[in-house]
Amino acid sequence: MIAYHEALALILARARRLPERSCPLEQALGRLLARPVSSPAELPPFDNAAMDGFALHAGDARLPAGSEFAVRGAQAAGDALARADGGAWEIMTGARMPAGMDTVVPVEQVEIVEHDGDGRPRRIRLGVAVVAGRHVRRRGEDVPLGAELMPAGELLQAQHLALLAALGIAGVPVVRRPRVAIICTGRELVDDPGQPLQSGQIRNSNGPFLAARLAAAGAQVVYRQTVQDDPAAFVRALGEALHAGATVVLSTGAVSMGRHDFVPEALRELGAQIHFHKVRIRPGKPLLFASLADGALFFGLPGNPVSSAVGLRFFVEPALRGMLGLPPERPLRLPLQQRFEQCAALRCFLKGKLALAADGRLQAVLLDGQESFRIRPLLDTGGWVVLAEDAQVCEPGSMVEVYALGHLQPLAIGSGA
Ligand SMILES: Nc1nc2c(c(=O)[nH]1)N[C@H]1C(S)=C(S)[C@@H](COP(=O)(O)OP(=O)(O)OC[C@H]3O[C@@H](n4cnc5c(N)ncnc54)[C@H](O)[C@@H]3O)O[C@H]1N2
Ligand code: MOO
Repeated sequence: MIAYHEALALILARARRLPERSCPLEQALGRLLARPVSSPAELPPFDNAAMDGFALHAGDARLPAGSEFAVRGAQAAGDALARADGGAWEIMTGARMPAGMDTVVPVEQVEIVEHDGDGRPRRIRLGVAVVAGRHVRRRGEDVPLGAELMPAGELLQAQHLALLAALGIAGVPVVRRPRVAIICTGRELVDDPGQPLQSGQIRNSNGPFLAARLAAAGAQVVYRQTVQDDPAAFVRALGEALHAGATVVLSTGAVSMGRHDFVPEALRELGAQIHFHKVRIRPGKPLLFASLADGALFFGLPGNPVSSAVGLRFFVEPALRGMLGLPPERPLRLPLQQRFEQCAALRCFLKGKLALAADGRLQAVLLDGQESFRIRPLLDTGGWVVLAEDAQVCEPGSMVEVYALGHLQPLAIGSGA
């Protein structure tokens, strides 16, 4: 049986970075930048008012309280550049500063001493001393021209879309998403929630889980199928998966020791190269990794729900990272809250969460219900706690690795221990 780090090396050696493509901004949420993006423009694009009030020219001077100015014009957001010739201009937030003006005094700090016939201010008096340059948002102050905005590998989120939109960038170079197929095996499985269960049947939970996690991991699910314990149906589904464009195929179930665990044999008959089958981990030990004849990567995930979740998180996701051009993840290292004893020298991937200890320090907490058939504790799981093969007994306070639920997700901190 192979160790986790050896298995990972075999996977990473085959996870080649995918080419880039240009992606319109509306479709860029959740995609990864293929190249750095630098700014083609300045933000703000012109000097503008930060407050509703009056634009003035102060130069190097400080304008004393009580100074009076005639109001010579008005400027609203959207108005083109105006030229001011002394006096004061009524100005609205976001309006372009008139040429010749350098300061804005908010309307609350001004007394309007005279109105015109339409009720507009004609003359103002400063209620406070005004410092030159106040309440003006300068051109390029937020983003200078040519500034590097986002590095390669950046995950595009709402805030990135805001900045790209502000700069008028219509499309960005993103890494193509890995195309993934999911084939669930097992004659006990029922996909249709409306179909009553016959004796011995269960509902397929791995399929929806893997599909959801893959989307959050930056992959595109191009094919999903559930097959019985029937090698011919499995081989057919595999063919359809490749035809649908999958370059990564995941199966769940049928990789262990049972009489119906046909996946390894079916792969061999197809001429696949099996790189490993069984890893020194828990859960998920029967995991299999192969290259199919056409070069697609195949992960045979064990059927137990948590075993397939661990297989996805710690074997498939590292491969996706490689394909997306991302470096290997670096886990958080934190003290463990409770004692944990391992019964075998296996690397353990445990349902856990982050919590604050009484002294305010962060710690890793193991949840109850670690068995690989238990789905319910996944609702409380904030991250995966990983214990090394050689950590037979972990005393409270021993340092452990903690990984987020998904490789593109931040680690969430729970409210209490
Ligand atoms: N004699 C041995 N038996 C088992 C061993 C072993 O080493 N020797 N390993 C155990 C381990 S560890 C695991 S994990 C499982 C993996 O078995 P398979 O990958 O062959 O999976 P199945 O037998 O098909 O299913 C296991 C379990 O999971 C349920 N399942 C399967 N698919 C789904 C799905 N899509 N949604 C929900 N649940 C699913 C299935 O009904 C079984 O209960 O083998 C152990 N046995
Ligand atoms: O992968 Mo198995 O879960 O160790 O039961």
